[in-house]
Amino acid sequence: MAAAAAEPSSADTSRRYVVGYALAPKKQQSFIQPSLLSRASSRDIDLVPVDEARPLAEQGPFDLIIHKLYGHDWRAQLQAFSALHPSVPVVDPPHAIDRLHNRISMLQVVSELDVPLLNDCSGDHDTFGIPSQVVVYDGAALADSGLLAALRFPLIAKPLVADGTAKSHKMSLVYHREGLRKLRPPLVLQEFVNHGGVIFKVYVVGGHVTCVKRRSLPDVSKEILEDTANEGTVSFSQVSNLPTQRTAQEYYDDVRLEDAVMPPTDFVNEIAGGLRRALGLQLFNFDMIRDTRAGHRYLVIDINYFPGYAKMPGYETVLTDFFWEMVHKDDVALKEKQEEESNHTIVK
Ligand SMILES: Nc1ncnc2c1ncn2[C@@H]1O[C@H](COP(=O)(O)OP(=O)(O)OP(=O)(O)O)[C@@H](O)[C@H]1O
Ligand SMILES: O=P(O)(O)O[C@H]1[C@H](OP(=O)(O)O)[C@@H](OP(=O)(O)O)[C@@H](O)[C@@H](O)[C@@H]1OP(=O)(O)O
Ligand SMILES: [Mg+2]
Ligand SMILES: [Mg+2]
Repeated sequence: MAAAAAEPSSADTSRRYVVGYALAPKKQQSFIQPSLLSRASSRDIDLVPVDEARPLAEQGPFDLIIHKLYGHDWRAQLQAFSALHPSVPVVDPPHAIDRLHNRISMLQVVSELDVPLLNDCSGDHDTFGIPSQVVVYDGAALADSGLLAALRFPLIAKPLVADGTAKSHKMSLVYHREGLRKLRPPLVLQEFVNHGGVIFKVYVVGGHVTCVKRRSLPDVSKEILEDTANEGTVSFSQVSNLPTQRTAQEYYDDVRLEDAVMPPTDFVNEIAGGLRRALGLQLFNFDMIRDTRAGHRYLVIDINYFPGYAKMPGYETVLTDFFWEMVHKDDVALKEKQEEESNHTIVK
């Protein structure tokens, strides 16, 4: 966890800083809580909404822009703003966010990560990767047995595009080949991996990393898979946003979220740091499952830009620390330079 940076002596303590936020109404409602506003305010930071109806470059002054809006117009607004105010950070750059809008490019980065192997307390290596998957662009490809030869049922079918629309969250579990017929490409067919019904969500905010557990899809048993009477597919949407409290049925199904063992912290931090560097993003989360067939094998299955941070414990402090560091970047750099210079003087 990154500690709050010490306030440099060169900072102007009477100055207030402005963070402009450009978020869809639903995101504003969940993220901009009074508790966040007051925490930020206590550190001289004001969070101010961007007026989408007016040119961004005419608004402000801002010390930092955070955003989760898409489209050509918004991109042009950001470009015009950065041309006018090159020293104001825009978190995050649209071209870096783009990579998360396609479920293939999103996970490609995981396969390319170079993270050192870490032993856990029992001396075993924890490893990570992504499930086997193929991209399907049209109906003809769904009938191509060669394309699917590399995959084992059950599969999970996900829309190729992950652009935040309700449609992009609609998924299907596919038990056998017949079930493929109902699917609508373009999509990604990914092997469904049994993981004990628990998913780990890792929230990244700059250098800060928090891992929480959430309810996930239950394991698929051999019996379900071999039951020829089943329809072949089951559709669902946004399971990981289910409440952490168990319903009566889940009690019955014996999914014990509270008993699930968390992945080792160092291991999670290594992956999070590697992804942050490789993606060039500061605000994202990723979903990770533990393969029940191989206890030390973790699979990253999803990466989301600017996720539901309000669900992260202590989000107000974490986000405020991040804003503080971003708006004081120049002060911190100046202080480090001054310290370095004075150290040189002493040595001389
Ligand atoms: N390969 C897989 N094996 C097992 N379960 C999976 C797999 N992929 C996804 N799931 C389950 O399906 C859920 C939805 O998948 P995914 O996270 O890719 O969708 P999403 O709509 O992008 O989710 P989010 O709301 O986090 O953005 C996961 O939270 C997990 O419970
Ligand atoms: O609010 P938004 O529309 O951004 O919804 C995001 C949602 O956060 P919320 O809880 O604030 O709804 C996230 O939840 P957690 O991963 O944190 O559980 C995750 O589901 C994202 O995929 C969603 O972003 P989208 O993919 O739809 O853009
Ligand atoms: Mg997910
Ligand atoms: Mg997602």
